[in-house]
Amino acid sequence: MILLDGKALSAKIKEEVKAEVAQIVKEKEITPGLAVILVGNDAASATYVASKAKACKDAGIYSVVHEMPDTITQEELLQTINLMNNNPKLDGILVQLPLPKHIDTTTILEAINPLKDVDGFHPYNVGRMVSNLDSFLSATPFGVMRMFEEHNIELSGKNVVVIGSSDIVGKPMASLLINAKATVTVCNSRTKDLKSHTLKADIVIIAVGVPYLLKEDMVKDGAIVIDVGINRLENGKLVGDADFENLKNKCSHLTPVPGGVGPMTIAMLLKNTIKASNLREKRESK
Ligand SMILES: Nc1nc(=O)c2c([nH]1)NC[C@@H]1CN(c3ccc(C(=O)N[C@@H](CCC(=O)O)C(=O)O)cc3)C=[N+]21
Repeated sequence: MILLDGKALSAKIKEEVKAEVAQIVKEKEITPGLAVILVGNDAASATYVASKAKACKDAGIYSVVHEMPDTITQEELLQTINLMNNNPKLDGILVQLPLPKHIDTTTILEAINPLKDVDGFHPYNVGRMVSNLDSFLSATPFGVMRMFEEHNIELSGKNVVVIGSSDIVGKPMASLLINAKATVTVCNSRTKDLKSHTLKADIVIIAVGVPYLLKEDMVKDGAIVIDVGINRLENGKLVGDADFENLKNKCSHLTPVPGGVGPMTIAMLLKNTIKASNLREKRESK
């Protein structure tokens, strides 16, 4: 079994990003900038945001973390986004999800300038991605595609089963795979006989948030399994949606958790921030 080591690959990408940032600073005399908005005090969200800020710092990207209490109104959040939209030094804007219940996520995501939408969650970018046009790709599916590329995993003509149909992982993942000419099946919690689908898959990508859901009897010999799940067990252990120990002798390639898709998400966010900074001139001349 080949371990798809996201930690190592993300470290390589971060080095690439660092060199690209240095080049931009030198040639364009600008510093790529990222704003992260964190609403409320969810511990997991705070950890992810801190990792993103550190990754920016290491790469030479200017970053600001804007923390807001969960008592803010939707209007206040919209005003903050608007200020960031109008700040030329901020190339990327990311609103950490999930947001408190009294705030409408769609309204917030639609308020971000699509040219600063480094998460790729704005409908403008989602639509362009579906149509295979140049766009910001959401970091997690983008990171998975980068892993395939790194390991020369061919997608064209392959049967790929995506388990989970969320807007942030399953749906964009399926779109990117369709664009790569894979034969894609998307399963969800209502799927009848999940195993009948996964047994036919050359590649299974799972993102549902159920610890150890995918087991060896559900995949064919030599299957490639990508585990997007991150679940914190009661004992504090971090585990995926795939049962790694159970699957490892049956798969040709497998991602670990932690150290798999998670770190790739952060690396691709940095890539998207560079992309956004390369749009600065075009963006600000409008
Ligand atoms: N607007 C928005 N954009 C996001 O990209 C976004 C978000 N909201 N909300 C939450 C999810 C989750 N997410 C992760 C990022 C890094 C790791 C990561 O680096 N994980 C490490 C372990 C981290 C740990 O130890 O807790 C690993 O898997 O090895 C995981 C998950 C980004 N998200």
